[in-house]
Amino acid sequence: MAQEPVRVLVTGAAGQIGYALVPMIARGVLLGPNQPVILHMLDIPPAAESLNGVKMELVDAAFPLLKGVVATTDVVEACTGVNIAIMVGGFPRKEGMERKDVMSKNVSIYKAQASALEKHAAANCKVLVVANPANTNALILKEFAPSIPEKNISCLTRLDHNRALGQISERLNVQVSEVKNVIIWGNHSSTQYPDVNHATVKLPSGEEKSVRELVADDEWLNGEFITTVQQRGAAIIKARKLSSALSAASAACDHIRDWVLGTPEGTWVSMGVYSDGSYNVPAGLIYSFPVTCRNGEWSIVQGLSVDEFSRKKLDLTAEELTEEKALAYSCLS
Ligand SMILES: NC(=O)c1ccc[n+]([C@@H]2O[C@H](COP(=O)([O-])OP(=O)(O)OC[C@H]3O[C@@H](n4cnc5c(N)ncnc54)[C@H](O)[C@@H]3O)[C@@H](O)[C@H]2O)c1
Ligand SMILES: O=C(O)C[C@H](O)C(=O)O
Repeated sequence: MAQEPVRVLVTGAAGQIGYALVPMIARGVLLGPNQPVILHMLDIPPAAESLNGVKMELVDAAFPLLKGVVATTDVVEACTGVNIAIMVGGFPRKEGMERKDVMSKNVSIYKAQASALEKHAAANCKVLVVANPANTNALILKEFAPSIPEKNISCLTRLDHNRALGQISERLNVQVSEVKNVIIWGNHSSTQYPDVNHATVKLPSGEEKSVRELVADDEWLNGEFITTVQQRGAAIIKARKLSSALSAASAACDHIRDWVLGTPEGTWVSMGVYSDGSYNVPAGLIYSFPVTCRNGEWSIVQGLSVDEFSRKKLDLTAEELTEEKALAYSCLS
């Protein structure tokens, strides 16, 4: 029997991530090659003409899985009946800015869109916030949409996770698909902690070896590797004069696909999710943890060892998120 289409909202769909993301969704990268989709695309009135252009291109691309397109500047129409909401709409930072510099503009958008989602999305809608400051926007969305279960609200740190995999793969000259179980802890910002202490590489013999053992250079792993991943967003902005788009869109698809369809056996991924106090991270922050997903639900991987070096880094990024939360509320008052 033909599957019912899933309605997927992309906000900020006329922007550069949106332009990379909507064809991926329509091609089945998000939910698999057999799942039809209906795209809901939202942007603001000044971008209406450009949004309509994206809709025209989607029609012209004749994607077999795409069963309909709603392109609108009306937030209620955009949110109505959606099963998945990918929140990209907002203002990106420019060269020289920290992500929290875009705080005041973006958190007010997330407060307003929280109520539209709460009232009009399908029951059990899964929400992924991409727009920066991603963790804090997701927290504001959660707090102003109290009837959406907290387990349904997440933010994107999969891009950082993929960046960490990419750096290890380049350093060891191995396929990126053979590297797994890095962790991004904390904020999608320059305080995030990319942790390789539990990461492994599958060798051609089939044996799995630890990344630390294979790299055999703790100075690099505890120094340049971490700062390269932390600063990768800024490096892309410097090179492109625009923030990352194709890698962000691809990571958003990875995040939702694994959440809905499940993570492979023995593999975890990083997701920004509501902290329950695991690993002594303050409860009530949206914090990036290692998670596995099964039956459409994520759970935090428990029991991993955290050494003293890592502990300090987990705490530092939690402190920044606590400050961001206070700043966000001051912007909204
Ligand atoms: N979490 C991550 O890993 C990650 C990675 C890359 C970019 N980002 C963030 O994603 C966001 C989008 O980046 P981009 O490069 O696509 O930016 P962009 O400026 O190209 O596009 C943003 C779009 O959002 C629209 N918009 C603004 N206010 C809106 C509102 N209230 N409702 C709906 N749409 C609205 C704009 O008109 C624009 O079309 C930025 O905040 C950026 O910093 C996050
Ligand atoms: O760094 C940015 O501002 C954009 C994005 O968050 C990224 O990590 O590429």
